Amino acid sequence: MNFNKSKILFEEAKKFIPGGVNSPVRAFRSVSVDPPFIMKGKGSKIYDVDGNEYIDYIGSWGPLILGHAHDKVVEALKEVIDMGTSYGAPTEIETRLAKLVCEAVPSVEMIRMVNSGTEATMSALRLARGYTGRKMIVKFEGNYHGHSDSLLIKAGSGALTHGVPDSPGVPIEIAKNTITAGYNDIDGIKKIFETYGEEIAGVIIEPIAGNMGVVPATQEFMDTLRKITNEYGALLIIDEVMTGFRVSYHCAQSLYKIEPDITTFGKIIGGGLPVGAYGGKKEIMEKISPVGPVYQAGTLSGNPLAMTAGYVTLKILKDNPEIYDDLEKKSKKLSDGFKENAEKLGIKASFNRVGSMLCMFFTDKAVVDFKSAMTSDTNKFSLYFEEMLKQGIYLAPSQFEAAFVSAAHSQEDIEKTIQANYNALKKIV
Ligand SMILES: NCC(=O)CCC(=O)O
Repeated sequence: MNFNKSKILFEEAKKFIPGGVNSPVRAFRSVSVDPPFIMKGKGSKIYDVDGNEYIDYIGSWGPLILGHAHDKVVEALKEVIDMGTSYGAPTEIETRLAKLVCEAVPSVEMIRMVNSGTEATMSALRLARGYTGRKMIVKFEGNYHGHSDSLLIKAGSGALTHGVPDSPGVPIEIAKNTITAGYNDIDGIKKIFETYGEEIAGVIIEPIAGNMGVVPATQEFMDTLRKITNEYGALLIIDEVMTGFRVSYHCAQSLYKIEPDITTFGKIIGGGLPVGAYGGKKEIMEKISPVGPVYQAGTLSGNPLAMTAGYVTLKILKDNPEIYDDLEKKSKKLSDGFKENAEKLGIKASFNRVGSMLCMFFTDKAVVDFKSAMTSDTNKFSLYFEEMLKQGIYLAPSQFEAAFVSAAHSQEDIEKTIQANYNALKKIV
């Protein structure tokens, strides 16, 4: 496998773009190879400029549940693009997508479209603060909700991989309004509410954390959050940017049978185009401008391209519920295959998976929170990642991310990946 053309493009990119990438998670900083430059994707595969083919488990960091360049999504986009890309005025497709999301997720009666997950969570916090008239926000250690000031505190994903979970540039005056609690720590959250309960506007959580590897919240923890926020008049914000329409058509909240006050979305609801959204009960959502006083706006919000890609994607998922059964089967086979390989080779490893989100940690501890996620041997992960890449398996270059299986992955892809995993693990024992 050679990366000659990618290398030239990367050197050129670094002259004009910090680190040569437009998001830090794309830099292969914790590993010794440089990132391949991608030219195209189709189905489960992506192809780089040197002609290398990869079975892709990043899926653009989650949106591509149907795989790359799905025929129906591409066809619909071609149709709308001829009519213009954005008008900054209402269109019918915005309502059609909004209605589809509201019908799938009962806690969401109204929804506002924005352009990214970061924008969705940032706006959800403003709404929670505007609605309650309070300042404090609670987030959980190792959870990542995008890069707005209030949420870039003890954050996961690239912030963790690159060693800046508390980024310089976030003013202390803002950071002090964010309380960080332990994920799955019931006593911890109770103590926080005992001390600050009357000042807390909202609690935001990734119900199945996907930014410290994959770590699901326990049912008891989610039940506690719902109960305690109700008790103190704080809002519960479930961040489904990653889990929304990924772990179920009715999102992670349906698995926990919990109705949050606000839900944030992104990724899948944009079908591979830039999107975010936040929604909830009508009474709360009508606090947003122009109905209410909480301001939030956006030049390209609800643009016809993103709305169309999102609508077609959700409609396919809705009309073909067997997709989720198939994702479950393929993902289980993959995770079980990895587990079997590790056992055969005597590698200490721990596995977490919810539906088509999965993660292998290089530790023998059960990973249930940030602290246990940190016991994973990241040097081992880096070696593993490189060995997988060399065999044409494209994973996130960090231990603290999820792998995503898509509807486009074939049985053959899964089998090849299990074999590649065996070869890679064998090299690093
Ligand atoms: N876990 C990382 C993401 O979901 C976002 C990707 C990015 O930051 O570019």
